[in-house]
Amino acid sequence: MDDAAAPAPEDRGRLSALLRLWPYARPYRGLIAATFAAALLATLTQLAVPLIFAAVVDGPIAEGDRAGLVPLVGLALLFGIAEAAFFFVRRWAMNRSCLQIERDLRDALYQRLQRLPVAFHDRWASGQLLSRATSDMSTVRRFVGFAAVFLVVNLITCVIVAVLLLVTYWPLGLAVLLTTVPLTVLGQRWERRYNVQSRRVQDEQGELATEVEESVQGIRVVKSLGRGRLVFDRYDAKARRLRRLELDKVRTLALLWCVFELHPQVTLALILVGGALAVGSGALTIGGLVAFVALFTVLLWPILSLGFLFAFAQETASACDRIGELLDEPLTVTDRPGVTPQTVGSPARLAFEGVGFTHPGSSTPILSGVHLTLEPGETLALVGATGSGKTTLSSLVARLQDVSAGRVTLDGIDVRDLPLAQLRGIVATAFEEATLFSMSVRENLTLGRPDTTDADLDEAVRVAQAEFVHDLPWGLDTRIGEQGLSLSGGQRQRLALARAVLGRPSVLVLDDPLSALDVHTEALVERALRDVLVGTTALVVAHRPSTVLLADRVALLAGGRIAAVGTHSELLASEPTYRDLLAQESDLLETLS
Ligand SMILES: Nc1ncnc2c1ncn2[C@@H]1O[C@H](COP(=O)(O)OP(=O)(O)OP(=O)(O)O)[C@@H](O)[C@H]1O
Repeated sequence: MDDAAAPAPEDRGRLSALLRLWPYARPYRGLIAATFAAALLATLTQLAVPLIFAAVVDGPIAEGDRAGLVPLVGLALLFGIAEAAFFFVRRWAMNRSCLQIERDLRDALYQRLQRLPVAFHDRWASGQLLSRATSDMSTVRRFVGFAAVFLVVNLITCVIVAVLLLVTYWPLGLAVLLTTVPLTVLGQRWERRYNVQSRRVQDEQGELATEVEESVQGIRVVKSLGRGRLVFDRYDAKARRLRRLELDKVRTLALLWCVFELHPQVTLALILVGGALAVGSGALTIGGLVAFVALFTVLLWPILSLGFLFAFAQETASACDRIGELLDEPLTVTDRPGVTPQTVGSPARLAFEGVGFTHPGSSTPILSGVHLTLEPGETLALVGATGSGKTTLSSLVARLQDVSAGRVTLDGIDVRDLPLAQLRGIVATAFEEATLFSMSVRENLTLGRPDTTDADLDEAVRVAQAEFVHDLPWGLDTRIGEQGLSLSGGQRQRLALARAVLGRPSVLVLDDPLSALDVHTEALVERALRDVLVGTTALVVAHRPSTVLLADRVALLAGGRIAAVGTHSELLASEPTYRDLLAQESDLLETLS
Protein backbone atom coordinates (compact mmCIF):
# COMPACT_ATOMS: atom_id res chain seq x y z
CA MET A 1 0.00 0.00 0.00
CA ASP A 2 1.46 3.33 -0.92
CA ASP A 3 1.62 6.49 1.14
CA ALA A 4 -1.29 8.00 -0.74
CA ALA A 5 -3.52 5.16 0.35
CA ALA A 6 -2.79 5.73 4.04
CA PRO A 7 -5.29 8.05 5.69
CA ALA A 8 -3.78 11.36 6.78
CA PRO A 9 -3.02 11.12 10.51
CA GLU A 10 -4.45 14.56 11.21
CA ASP A 11 -7.81 13.34 9.92
CA ARG A 12 -8.41 11.38 13.09
CA GLY A 13 -8.77 12.45 16.67
CA ARG A 14 -5.75 11.33 18.68
CA LEU A 15 -7.77 10.43 21.71
CA SER A 16 -10.33 8.53 19.67
CA ALA A 17 -7.46 6.59 18.08
CA LEU A 18 -6.21 5.61 21.54
CA LEU A 19 -9.74 4.80 22.69
CA ARG A 20 -9.83 2.08 20.05
CA LEU A 21 -7.87 0.07 22.59
CA TRP A 22 -10.69 0.24 25.12
CA PRO A 23 -12.62 -2.84 23.90
CA TYR A 24 -9.45 -4.87 24.47
CA ALA A 25 -8.76 -3.25 27.84
CA ARG A 26 -12.37 -3.52 29.07
CA PRO A 27 -12.21 -7.16 30.25
CA TYR A 28 -9.27 -6.23 32.49
CA ARG A 29 -10.77 -3.04 33.87
CA GLY A 30 -10.45 -4.36 37.44
CA LEU A 31 -6.68 -4.77 37.06
CA ILE A 32 -6.43 -1.44 35.24
CA ALA A 33 -8.35 0.31 38.01
CA ALA A 34 -5.99 -1.33 40.56
CA THR A 35 -3.00 -0.07 38.55
CA PHE A 36 -4.26 3.50 38.46
CA ALA A 37 -5.34 3.44 42.10
CA ALA A 38 -1.95 2.09 43.23
CA ALA A 39 -0.09 4.62 41.07
CA LEU A 40 -2.18 7.48 42.41
CA LEU A 41 -1.81 6.36 46.03
CA ALA A 42 1.96 6.03 45.53
CA THR A 43 2.04 9.62 44.24
CA LEU A 44 -0.10 10.91 47.12
CA THR A 45 2.13 9.26 49.71
CA GLN A 46 5.12 10.76 47.91
CA LEU A 47 3.47 14.20 48.07
CA ALA A 48 2.82 13.89 51.77
CA VAL A 49 6.56 13.80 52.55
CA PRO A 50 7.29 17.49 51.65
CA LEU A 51 4.34 18.53 53.80
CA ILE A 52 5.84 16.57 56.72
CA PHE A 53 9.17 18.33 56.00
CA ALA A 54 7.41 21.70 56.35
CA ALA A 55 5.91 20.58 59.65
CA VAL A 56 9.36 19.41 60.85
CA VAL A 57 11.07 22.73 59.90
CA ASP A 58 8.36 24.99 61.30
CA GLY A 59 7.71 22.75 64.34
CA PRO A 60 10.40 20.66 66.11
CA ILE A 61 13.38 22.34 64.36
CA ALA A 62 12.17 25.95 64.88
CA GLU A 63 11.17 25.16 68.47
CA GLY A 64 14.14 22.84 69.29
CA ASP A 65 11.64 20.11 70.23
CA ARG A 66 13.57 16.84 69.67
CA ALA A 67 10.78 14.63 71.05
CA GLY A 68 8.38 16.18 68.54
CA LEU A 69 10.63 14.90 65.72
CA VAL A 70 9.94 11.21 66.43
CA PRO A 71 6.26 10.97 65.40
CA LEU A 72 6.84 13.13 62.30
CA VAL A 73 9.88 11.11 61.15
CA GLY A 74 7.96 7.90 61.93
CA LEU A 75 5.09 9.17 59.78
CA ALA A 76 7.47 10.00 56.91
CA LEU A 77 8.90 6.46 57.16
CA LEU A 78 5.43 4.98 57.10
CA PHE A 79 4.57 6.92 53.97
CA GLY A 80 7.83 5.73 52.39
CA ILE A 81 6.95 2.07 53.08
CA ALA A 82 3.40 2.61 51.79
CA GLU A 83 4.78 4.13 48.60
CA ALA A 84 6.97 1.06 48.02
CA ALA A 85 3.96 -1.25 48.58
CA PHE A 86 1.80 0.73 46.13
CA PHE A 87 4.65 0.66 43.64
CA PHE A 88 4.71 -3.15 43.81
CA VAL A 89 0.92 -3.42 43.35
CA ARG A 90 1.05 -1.05 40.37
CA ARG A 91 3.77 -3.07 38.62
CA TRP A 92 2.02 -6.36 39.28
CA ALA A 93 -1.44 -5.25 38.14
CA MET A 94 -0.09 -3.32 35.16
CA ASN A 95 2.00 -6.19 33.82
CA ARG A 96 -0.84 -8.66 34.14
CA SER A 97 -3.37 -6.48 32.30
CA CYS A 98 -0.88 -5.24 29.72
CA LEU A 99 0.23 -8.71 28.65
CA GLN A 100 -3.38 -9.90 28.42
CA ILE A 101 -4.41 -6.88 26.35
CA GLU A 102 -1.44 -7.38 24.07
CA ARG A 103 -2.30 -11.04 23.53
CA ASP A 104 -5.97 -10.29 22.81
CA LEU A 105 -5.09 -7.54 20.34
CA ARG A 106 -2.52 -9.75 18.60
CA ASP A 107 -5.08 -12.57 18.36
CA ALA A 108 -7.73 -10.20 16.99
CA LEU A 109 -5.33 -8.87 14.37
CA TYR A 110 -4.14 -12.33 13.35
CA GLN A 111 -7.70 -13.65 13.12
CA ARG A 112 -8.68 -10.64 11.02
CA LEU A 113 -5.78 -11.25 8.64
CA GLN A 114 -6.88 -14.87 8.33
CA ARG A 115 -10.49 -13.96 7.62
CA LEU A 116 -9.89 -11.07 5.24
CA PRO A 117 -10.64 -11.95 1.62
CA VAL A 118 -7.98 -12.77 -0.96
CA ALA A 119 -8.71 -9.41 -2.64
CA PHE A 120 -7.47 -7.63 0.49
CA HIS A 121 -4.20 -9.59 0.50
CA ASP A 122 -3.77 -8.85 -3.21
CA ARG A 123 -4.07 -5.15 -2.43
CA TRP A 124 -1.83 -4.92 0.65
CA ALA A 125 1.91 -5.41 0.64
CA SER A 126 2.85 -8.07 3.16
CA GLY A 127 5.56 -5.84 4.68
CA GLN A 128 2.88 -3.33 5.66
CA LEU A 129 0.96 -6.12 7.39
CA LEU A 130 4.12 -7.36 9.09
CA SER A 131 5.12 -3.94 10.39
CA ARG A 132 1.62 -3.44 11.81
CA ALA A 133 1.68 -6.85 13.47
CA THR A 134 5.17 -6.33 14.92
CA SER A 135 6.47 -2.80 15.41
CA ASP A 136 3.06 -1.09 15.77
CA MET A 137 1.96 -3.81 18.13
CA SER A 138 5.08 -3.37 20.26
CA THR A 139 4.47 0.41 20.38
CA VAL A 140 0.97 -0.26 21.67
CA ARG A 141 2.29 -2.74 24.24
CA ARG A 142 4.85 -0.28 25.59
CA PHE A 143 2.22 2.42 25.80
CA VAL A 144 -0.35 0.26 27.57
CA GLY A 145 2.22 -1.30 29.88
CA PHE A 146 4.06 1.85 30.81
CA ALA A 147 3.25 5.21 29.28
CA ALA A 148 -0.56 5.25 29.69
CA VAL A 149 -0.39 4.92 33.47
CA PHE A 150 2.31 7.54 33.84
CA LEU A 151 0.54 9.89 31.46
CA VAL A 152 -2.60 9.85 33.56
CA VAL A 153 -0.87 9.69 36.94
CA ASN A 154 1.61 12.44 36.08
CA LEU A 155 -1.18 14.70 34.83
CA ILE A 156 -3.10 14.09 38.07
CA THR A 157 0.10 14.71 40.06
CA CYS A 158 0.54 18.02 38.25
CA VAL A 159 -3.02 19.06 39.17
CA ILE A 160 -2.67 18.00 42.83
CA VAL A 161 0.71 19.69 43.21
CA ALA A 162 -0.64 22.85 41.53
CA VAL A 163 -3.45 22.95 44.13
CA LEU A 164 -0.97 22.34 46.97
CA LEU A 165 1.33 25.09 45.66
CA LEU A 166 -1.63 27.50 45.50
CA VAL A 167 -2.66 26.55 49.04
CA THR A 168 0.91 26.90 50.36
CA TYR A 169 1.45 30.40 48.92
CA TRP A 170 -0.96 31.40 46.18
CA PRO A 171 0.94 34.33 44.51
CA LEU A 172 3.96 32.11 43.87
CA GLY A 173 1.71 29.17 43.00
CA LEU A 174 -0.09 31.30 40.40
CA ALA A 175 3.23 32.44 38.90
CA VAL A 176 4.30 28.78 38.55
CA LEU A 177 1.01 27.94 36.84
CA LEU A 178 1.36 30.84 34.38
CA THR A 179 4.75 29.50 33.26
CA THR A 180 2.98 26.40 31.91
CA VAL A 181 0.96 28.43 29.35
CA PRO A 182 3.76 28.85 26.75
CA LEU A 183 4.76 25.24 27.48
CA THR A 184 1.27 24.02 26.54
CA VAL A 185 1.00 26.17 23.38
CA LEU A 186 4.41 25.14 22.06
CA GLY A 187 3.88 21.54 23.08
CA GLN A 188 0.57 21.33 21.19
CA ARG A 189 2.05 22.75 18.00
CA TRP A 190 5.00 20.36 18.05
CA GLU A 191 2.84 17.42 18.94
CA ARG A 192 0.72 17.94 15.82
CA ARG A 193 3.87 17.99 13.75
CA TYR A 194 5.28 14.97 15.60
CA ASN A 195 2.07 13.08 15.01
CA VAL A 196 2.28 13.49 11.22
CA GLN A 197 5.99 12.64 11.26
CA SER A 198 5.60 9.51 13.36
CA ARG A 199 2.86 8.21 11.04
CA ARG A 200 5.14 8.77 8.04
CA VAL A 201 7.95 6.89 9.78
CA GLN A 202 5.67 3.96 10.61
CA ASP A 203 4.40 3.77 7.00
CA GLU A 204 7.94 3.90 5.68
CA GLN A 205 8.98 1.09 8.05
CA GLY A 206 6.22 -0.97 6.42
CA GLU A 207 7.57 -0.11 2.96
CA LEU A 208 11.05 -1.17 4.03
CA ALA A 209 9.73 -4.42 5.51
CA THR A 210 7.99 -5.12 2.18
CA GLU A 211 11.24 -4.50 0.32
CA VAL A 212 13.14 -6.95 2.56
CA GLU A 213 10.39 -9.53 2.41
CA GLU A 214 10.11 -9.42 -1.39
CA SER A 215 13.83 -9.56 -2.00
CA VAL A 216 14.23 -12.52 0.39
CA GLN A 217 11.28 -14.30 -1.23
CA GLY A 218 12.62 -13.61 -4.69
CA ILE A 219 16.28 -14.21 -3.87
CA ARG A 220 16.65 -16.80 -6.64
CA VAL A 221 15.32 -14.43 -9.30
CA VAL A 222 17.49 -11.58 -8.02
CA LYS A 223 20.62 -13.76 -8.02
CA SER A 224 19.96 -15.37 -11.37
CA LEU A 225 19.39 -12.01 -13.05
CA GLY A 226 22.43 -10.54 -11.28
CA ARG A 227 20.25 -7.68 -10.03
CA GLY A 228 21.59 -7.62 -6.47
CA ARG A 229 22.88 -4.05 -6.92
CA LEU A 230 19.56 -2.81 -8.31
CA VAL A 231 17.60 -4.41 -5.49
CA PHE A 232 20.05 -3.03 -2.94
CA ASP A 233 19.76 0.48 -4.41
CA ARG A 234 15.96 0.32 -4.14
CA TYR A 235 16.30 -0.85 -0.54
CA ASP A 236 18.92 1.77 0.23
CA ALA A 237 16.75 4.57 -1.21
CA LYS A 238 13.93 3.53 1.12
CA ALA A 239 16.32 3.14 4.07
CA ARG A 240 17.62 6.66 3.41
CA ARG A 241 14.09 8.01 3.20
CA LEU A 242 13.30 6.31 6.51
CA ARG A 243 16.42 7.83 8.05
CA ARG A 244 15.40 11.30 6.83
CA LEU A 245 11.87 10.90 8.20
CA GLU A 246 13.27 9.57 11.51
CA LEU A 247 15.60 12.57 11.74
CA ASP A 248 12.67 14.97 11.17
CA LYS A 249 10.82 13.17 13.92
CA VAL A 250 13.79 13.21 16.29
CA ARG A 251 14.31 16.95 15.63
CA THR A 252 10.76 17.72 16.69
CA LEU A 253 11.11 15.45 19.70
CA ALA A 254 14.38 17.16 20.69
CA LEU A 255 12.67 20.59 20.57
CA LEU A 256 9.81 19.23 22.63
CA TRP A 257 12.17 17.75 25.21
CA CYS A 258 14.34 20.83 25.28
CA VAL A 259 11.39 23.03 26.28
CA PHE A 260 10.11 20.50 28.81
CA GLU A 261 13.65 20.24 30.30
CA LEU A 262 14.15 23.98 30.44
CA HIS A 263 10.81 24.82 32.00
CA PRO A 264 11.37 23.33 35.47
CA GLN A 265 14.85 24.87 35.80
CA VAL A 266 13.57 28.37 34.97
CA THR A 267 10.56 27.87 37.23
CA LEU A 268 12.75 26.67 40.11
CA ALA A 269 14.85 29.85 39.84
CA LEU A 270 11.61 31.86 39.89
CA ILE A 271 10.43 30.00 43.01
CA LEU A 272 13.72 30.58 44.85
CA VAL A 273 13.73 34.32 44.08
CA GLY A 274 10.00 34.82 44.73
CA GLY A 275 10.08 32.53 47.79
CA ALA A 276 13.10 34.32 49.36
CA LEU A 277 11.32 37.68 48.92
CA ALA A 278 8.11 36.25 50.44
CA VAL A 279 10.01 34.80 53.46
CA GLY A 280 11.79 38.20 53.87
CA SER A 281 8.46 40.03 53.92
CA GLY A 282 6.99 37.48 56.33
CA ALA A 283 4.32 36.32 53.86
CA LEU A 284 5.76 32.78 53.87
CA THR A 285 7.47 30.73 56.60
CA ILE A 286 10.81 28.98 55.96
CA GLY A 287 8.99 25.67 56.38
CA GLY A 288 6.48 26.86 53.76
CA LEU A 289 9.31 27.65 51.32
CA VAL A 290 10.93 24.24 51.99
CA ALA A 291 7.58 22.56 51.31
CA PHE A 292 7.08 24.69 48.18
CA VAL A 293 10.49 23.76 46.77
CA ALA A 294 10.11 20.09 47.79
CA LEU A 295 6.65 19.94 46.19
CA PHE A 296 7.98 21.47 43.00
CA THR A 297 10.82 18.93 42.99
CA VAL A 298 8.20 16.18 43.08
CA LEU A 299 6.78 17.85 39.98
CA LEU A 300 10.09 17.78 38.06
CA TRP A 301 9.77 14.20 36.78
CA PRO A 302 6.08 14.50 35.83
CA ILE A 303 6.75 17.69 33.85
CA LEU A 304 9.90 16.29 32.23
CA SER A 305 8.16 13.07 31.35
CA LEU A 306 5.04 14.72 29.93
CA GLY A 307 6.86 15.80 26.76
CA PHE A 308 8.05 12.27 26.17
CA LEU A 309 4.74 10.72 27.21
CA PHE A 310 2.68 12.97 24.91
CA ALA A 311 5.00 12.13 22.02
CA PHE A 312 4.65 8.45 22.87
CA ALA A 313 0.87 8.82 23.00
CA GLN A 314 0.96 10.38 19.50
CA GLU A 315 3.05 7.52 18.21
CA THR A 316 0.71 5.00 19.79
CA ALA A 317 -2.30 6.78 18.31
CA SER A 318 -0.70 6.40 14.86
CA ALA A 319 0.01 2.72 15.62
CA CYS A 320 -3.62 2.27 16.70
CA ASP A 321 -4.78 3.92 13.46
CA ARG A 322 -2.57 1.62 11.43
CA ILE A 323 -3.71 -1.51 13.28
CA GLY A 324 -7.29 -0.20 13.17
CA GLU A 325 -7.12 0.07 9.38
CA LEU A 326 -6.75 -3.71 9.31
CA LEU A 327 -9.35 -4.37 12.01
CA ASP A 328 -11.81 -2.08 10.16
CA GLU A 329 -11.36 -3.80 6.80
CA PRO A 330 -14.72 -5.32 5.95
CA LEU A 331 -14.94 -9.11 5.97
CA THR A 332 -16.59 -9.61 2.62
CA VAL A 333 -16.23 -13.38 2.53
CA THR A 334 -17.87 -14.53 5.70
CA ASP A 335 -20.69 -16.75 6.99
CA ARG A 336 -24.13 -15.38 6.23
CA PRO A 337 -26.14 -14.81 9.41
CA GLY A 338 -27.85 -17.98 10.60
CA VAL A 339 -26.25 -20.41 8.13
CA THR A 340 -26.22 -23.98 9.34
CA PRO A 341 -24.52 -27.07 7.90
CA GLN A 342 -26.55 -28.70 5.11
CA THR A 343 -26.44 -32.09 3.47
CA VAL A 344 -24.28 -32.10 0.37
CA GLY A 345 -23.71 -35.32 -1.57
CA SER A 346 -20.33 -36.90 -2.02
CA PRO A 347 -19.53 -36.41 -4.83
CA ALA A 348 -21.63 -33.28 -5.28
CA ARG A 349 -23.05 -31.52 -8.35
CA LEU A 350 -21.13 -28.29 -8.88
CA ALA A 351 -22.82 -25.55 -10.92
CA PHE A 352 -21.90 -22.03 -11.95
CA GLU A 353 -25.16 -20.20 -12.64
CA GLY A 354 -24.79 -16.91 -14.51
CA VAL A 355 -21.57 -16.21 -12.62
CA GLY A 356 -19.92 -12.84 -13.01
CA PHE A 357 -16.81 -11.53 -11.26
CA THR A 358 -15.26 -8.08 -11.14
CA HIS A 359 -12.31 -7.25 -8.90
CA PRO A 360 -13.17 -4.72 -6.18
CA GLY A 361 -12.30 -1.24 -7.43
CA SER A 362 -12.15 -2.37 -11.06
CA SER A 363 -14.78 -1.66 -13.70
CA THR A 364 -13.73 -4.46 -16.05
CA PRO A 365 -15.47 -7.76 -15.39
CA ILE A 366 -13.17 -10.79 -15.50
CA LEU A 367 -16.11 -13.20 -15.81
CA SER A 368 -19.68 -12.58 -16.93
CA GLY A 369 -22.62 -14.91 -17.45
CA VAL A 370 -20.68 -18.11 -16.81
CA HIS A 371 -22.98 -21.16 -16.90
CA LEU A 372 -21.35 -24.50 -16.28
CA THR A 373 -22.48 -27.69 -14.56
CA LEU A 374 -20.27 -30.53 -13.34
CA GLU A 375 -22.30 -33.66 -12.62
CA PRO A 376 -21.44 -35.62 -9.46
CA GLY A 377 -18.20 -37.52 -10.07
CA GLU A 378 -17.48 -35.73 -13.31
CA THR A 379 -14.06 -34.28 -14.08
CA LEU A 380 -14.12 -31.11 -16.15
CA ALA A 381 -11.02 -29.46 -17.53
CA LEU A 382 -11.04 -25.68 -17.78
CA VAL A 383 -8.97 -24.41 -20.67
CA GLY A 384 -8.38 -20.79 -21.67
CA ALA A 385 -5.73 -18.31 -22.66
CA THR A 386 -3.44 -16.84 -20.04
CA GLY A 387 -5.33 -14.23 -18.02
CA SER A 388 -8.74 -15.46 -19.24
CA GLY A 389 -9.97 -15.98 -15.65
CA LYS A 390 -9.45 -19.71 -15.02
CA THR A 391 -7.91 -19.18 -11.58
CA THR A 392 -10.58 -16.61 -10.77
CA LEU A 393 -13.38 -19.01 -11.69
CA SER A 394 -11.88 -21.89 -9.75
CA SER A 395 -11.35 -19.69 -6.67
CA LEU A 396 -15.10 -19.04 -6.45
CA VAL A 397 -15.92 -22.65 -5.49
CA ALA A 398 -14.28 -22.60 -2.03
CA ARG A 399 -15.21 -18.89 -1.71
CA LEU A 400 -11.65 -17.63 -1.78
CA GLN A 401 -13.50 -14.78 -3.47
CA ASP A 402 -17.23 -14.28 -3.85
CA VAL A 403 -19.11 -13.95 -7.13
CA SER A 404 -20.12 -10.43 -8.17
CA ALA A 405 -23.17 -11.82 -9.99
CA GLY A 406 -25.00 -15.15 -10.24
CA ARG A 407 -24.16 -18.00 -7.88
CA VAL A 408 -22.07 -21.11 -7.44
CA THR A 409 -23.98 -24.09 -6.10
CA LEU A 410 -23.24 -27.52 -4.66
CA ASP A 411 -26.20 -29.87 -5.12
CA GLY A 412 -28.32 -26.77 -5.75
CA ILE A 413 -27.23 -25.02 -2.54
CA ASP A 414 -25.58 -21.63 -2.98
CA VAL A 415 -22.07 -21.97 -1.53
CA ARG A 416 -22.75 -18.74 0.41
CA ASP A 417 -25.55 -20.56 2.26
CA LEU A 418 -23.09 -23.12 3.67
CA PRO A 419 -20.92 -22.36 6.68
CA LEU A 420 -17.41 -21.58 5.42
CA ALA A 421 -15.95 -24.34 7.61
CA GLN A 422 -18.29 -26.92 6.03
CA LEU A 423 -17.70 -25.62 2.50
CA ARG A 424 -13.93 -25.79 2.87
CA GLY A 425 -14.25 -29.29 4.26
CA ILE A 426 -16.17 -30.31 1.13
CA VAL A 427 -14.01 -28.52 -1.44
CA ALA A 428 -10.26 -29.22 -1.57
CA THR A 429 -8.05 -27.02 -3.71
CA ALA A 430 -4.48 -27.34 -5.01
CA PHE A 431 -2.84 -24.35 -6.62
CA GLU A 432 -0.11 -24.14 -9.22
CA GLU A 433 2.04 -22.32 -6.67
CA ALA A 434 2.47 -24.96 -4.00
CA THR A 435 2.78 -23.26 -0.63
CA LEU A 436 4.14 -25.38 2.17
CA PHE A 437 4.58 -24.23 5.75
CA SER A 438 7.48 -24.52 8.17
CA MET A 439 6.24 -27.69 9.78
CA SER A 440 6.58 -31.44 9.29
CA VAL A 441 5.49 -33.10 6.05
CA ARG A 442 2.69 -34.81 7.97
CA GLU A 443 1.44 -31.51 9.41
CA ASN A 444 1.61 -29.93 5.96
CA LEU A 445 -0.43 -32.74 4.45
CA THR A 446 -3.07 -32.92 7.17
CA LEU A 447 -3.44 -29.17 7.47
CA GLY A 448 -7.08 -29.16 6.38
CA ARG A 449 -7.93 -32.62 7.76
CA PRO A 450 -6.29 -33.15 11.14
CA ASP A 451 -8.29 -36.36 11.77
CA THR A 452 -6.76 -38.25 8.83
CA THR A 453 -5.66 -41.86 9.26
CA ASP A 454 -2.22 -43.12 8.26
CA ALA A 455 -3.86 -45.23 5.52
CA ASP A 456 -5.44 -42.10 3.97
CA LEU A 457 -2.10 -40.35 4.21
CA ASP A 458 -0.30 -43.20 2.46
CA GLU A 459 -2.90 -43.23 -0.31
CA ALA A 460 -2.66 -39.46 -0.87
CA VAL A 461 1.13 -39.71 -1.02
CA ARG A 462 0.82 -42.55 -3.54
CA VAL A 463 -1.69 -40.69 -5.75
CA ALA A 464 0.52 -37.60 -5.82
CA GLN A 465 3.60 -39.77 -6.52
CA ALA A 466 5.15 -38.17 -3.45
CA GLU A 467 6.77 -41.35 -2.09
CA PHE A 468 10.03 -39.40 -1.87
CA VAL A 469 8.80 -38.24 1.57
CA HIS A 470 9.57 -41.70 2.95
CA ASP A 471 13.23 -41.18 2.00
CA LEU A 472 13.49 -37.89 3.91
CA PRO A 473 15.62 -38.16 7.11
CA TRP A 474 12.60 -38.50 9.44
CA GLY A 475 10.04 -39.58 6.84
CA LEU A 476 6.67 -37.88 7.25
CA ASP A 477 7.93 -36.20 10.42
CA THR A 478 10.70 -34.32 8.62
CA ARG A 479 10.30 -30.62 9.09
CA ILE A 480 10.52 -28.89 5.76
CA GLY A 481 12.21 -25.53 5.44
CA GLU A 482 10.58 -22.15 5.25
CA GLN A 483 7.78 -22.51 2.71
CA GLY A 484 9.27 -25.87 1.74
CA LEU A 485 12.11 -24.19 -0.13
CA SER A 486 14.41 -27.08 0.54
CA LEU A 487 12.24 -29.22 -1.75
CA SER A 488 12.17 -28.98 -5.53
CA GLY A 489 9.25 -27.28 -7.29
CA GLY A 490 7.93 -30.62 -8.50
CA GLN A 491 8.22 -32.15 -5.01
CA ARG A 492 6.35 -29.23 -3.52
CA GLN A 493 3.62 -29.52 -6.14
CA ARG A 494 3.24 -33.22 -5.40
CA LEU A 495 2.88 -32.52 -1.67
CA ALA A 496 0.29 -29.82 -2.39
CA LEU A 497 -1.59 -32.29 -4.58
CA ALA A 498 -1.41 -34.96 -1.87
CA ARG A 499 -2.81 -32.43 0.58
CA ALA A 500 -5.74 -31.73 -1.77
CA VAL A 501 -6.64 -35.35 -2.53
CA LEU A 502 -6.29 -36.47 1.10
CA GLY A 503 -9.47 -38.16 2.29
CA ARG A 504 -10.98 -38.11 -1.24
CA PRO A 505 -12.85 -34.80 -1.06
CA SER A 506 -16.36 -34.43 -2.53
CA VAL A 507 -15.21 -31.60 -4.76
CA LEU A 508 -11.66 -31.12 -5.96
CA VAL A 509 -10.35 -27.95 -7.60
CA LEU A 510 -6.95 -28.34 -9.20
CA ASP A 511 -5.44 -25.15 -10.58
CA ASP A 512 -2.82 -26.54 -12.92
CA PRO A 513 -1.15 -28.47 -10.12
CA LEU A 514 1.05 -30.65 -12.33
CA SER A 515 2.87 -27.89 -14.22
CA ALA A 516 6.23 -28.42 -12.49
CA LEU A 517 6.32 -32.19 -13.04
CA ASP A 518 8.37 -33.94 -15.69
CA VAL A 519 6.40 -35.82 -18.32
CA HIS A 520 7.13 -39.22 -16.76
CA THR A 521 6.06 -38.21 -13.22
CA GLU A 522 3.06 -36.35 -14.61
CA ALA A 523 1.92 -39.53 -16.38
CA LEU A 524 2.32 -41.51 -13.14
CA VAL A 525 0.41 -38.90 -11.11
CA GLU A 526 -2.35 -38.80 -13.69
CA ARG A 527 -2.71 -42.56 -13.70
CA ALA A 528 -3.08 -42.59 -9.93
CA LEU A 529 -5.25 -39.50 -9.95
CA ARG A 530 -7.81 -41.18 -12.20
CA ASP A 531 -8.74 -43.48 -9.28
CA VAL A 532 -9.40 -40.48 -7.03
CA LEU A 533 -11.29 -38.58 -9.68
CA VAL A 534 -13.84 -41.36 -10.13
CA GLY A 535 -15.47 -40.60 -6.80
CA THR A 536 -14.94 -36.83 -6.88
CA THR A 537 -16.38 -33.91 -8.79
CA ALA A 538 -13.31 -32.19 -10.12
CA LEU A 539 -12.61 -28.89 -11.82
CA VAL A 540 -9.12 -29.03 -13.30
CA VAL A 541 -7.48 -25.95 -14.77
CA ALA A 542 -5.36 -27.34 -17.58
CA HIS A 543 -2.75 -25.96 -19.93
CA ARG A 544 -1.45 -29.26 -21.28
CA PRO A 545 -3.26 -31.88 -23.37
CA SER A 546 -2.04 -34.55 -20.97
CA THR A 547 -3.93 -32.86 -18.11
CA VAL A 548 -6.98 -32.33 -20.32
CA LEU A 549 -7.10 -36.03 -20.95
CA LEU A 550 -7.87 -36.64 -17.30
CA ALA A 551 -11.23 -34.99 -17.81
CA ASP A 552 -14.58 -36.32 -19.02
CA ARG A 553 -15.36 -32.98 -20.65
CA VAL A 554 -13.57 -29.73 -21.36
CA ALA A 555 -14.86 -26.16 -21.04
CA LEU A 556 -13.21 -23.38 -23.02
CA LEU A 557 -13.11 -20.02 -21.26
CA ALA A 558 -12.76 -16.98 -23.50
CA GLY A 559 -13.82 -13.36 -23.13
CA GLY A 560 -14.98 -14.03 -19.57
CA ARG A 561 -17.55 -16.59 -20.76
CA ILE A 562 -17.72 -20.30 -21.43
CA ALA A 563 -17.21 -20.32 -25.21
CA ALA A 564 -17.66 -24.06 -25.67
CA VAL A 565 -18.12 -27.29 -23.70
CA GLY A 566 -17.53 -30.78 -25.05
CA THR A 567 -15.19 -33.70 -25.05
CA HIS A 568 -11.58 -33.11 -25.90
CA SER A 569 -12.01 -34.54 -29.45
CA GLU A 570 -15.21 -32.53 -30.05
CA LEU A 571 -13.51 -29.26 -29.15
CA LEU A 572 -10.43 -30.14 -31.15
CA ALA A 573 -12.67 -30.65 -34.15
CA SER A 574 -14.96 -27.65 -33.68
CA GLU A 575 -13.01 -24.91 -31.85
CA PRO A 576 -10.01 -23.33 -33.59
CA THR A 577 -9.18 -21.34 -30.39
CA TYR A 578 -9.01 -24.60 -28.46
CA ARG A 579 -6.79 -26.15 -31.10
CA ASP A 580 -4.49 -23.09 -31.02
CA LEU A 581 -4.26 -23.13 -27.24
CA LEU A 582 -3.10 -26.72 -27.16
CA ALA A 583 -1.04 -26.51 -30.37
CA GLN A 584 2.26 -26.08 -28.55
CA GLU A 585 1.95 -29.63 -27.38
CA SER A 586 0.73 -30.90 -30.73
CA ASP A 587 3.18 -33.76 -30.91
CA LEU A 588 2.10 -35.10 -27.59
CA LEU A 589 -1.47 -34.29 -28.52
CA GLU A 590 -1.34 -36.49 -31.58
CA THR A 591 0.18 -39.30 -29.59
CA LEU A 592 -2.42 -39.13 -26.91
CA SER A 593 -5.58 -38.44 -28.97
N1 LIG B 1 -6.50 -7.86 -7.94
C1 LIG B 1 -6.78 -7.75 -9.25
N2 LIG B 1 -7.36 -6.62 -9.73
C2 LIG B 1 -7.67 -6.51 -11.03
N3 LIG B 1 -7.43 -7.47 -11.94
C3 LIG B 1 -6.85 -8.60 -11.53
C4 LIG B 1 -6.49 -8.81 -10.16
N4 LIG B 1 -5.96 -10.05 -10.04
C5 LIG B 1 -5.98 -10.60 -11.28
N5 LIG B 1 -6.50 -9.73 -12.17
C6 LIG B 1 -6.73 -9.97 -13.62
O1 LIG B 1 -7.73 -10.96 -13.75
C7 LIG B 1 -7.54 -11.66 -14.95
C8 LIG B 1 -7.75 -13.14 -14.72
O2 LIG B 1 -6.70 -13.64 -13.91
P1 LIG B 1 -6.58 -15.21 -13.64
O3 LIG B 1 -5.43 -15.43 -12.74
O4 LIG B 1 -7.90 -15.73 -13.21
O5 LIG B 1 -6.26 -15.77 -15.11
P2 LIG B 1 -5.83 -17.24 -15.53
O6 LIG B 1 -6.70 -17.60 -16.68
O7 LIG B 1 -5.87 -18.17 -14.38
O8 LIG B 1 -4.36 -17.00 -16.02
P3 LIG B 1 -3.13 -18.04 -16.08
O9 LIG B 1 -3.49 -19.10 -17.05
O10 LIG B 1 -2.00 -17.22 -16.57
O11 LIG B 1 -2.91 -18.58 -14.69
C9 LIG B 1 -6.13 -11.31 -15.45
O12 LIG B 1 -6.25 -10.45 -16.57
C10 LIG B 1 -5.51 -10.57 -14.29
O13 LIG B 1 -4.66 -9.55 -14.76
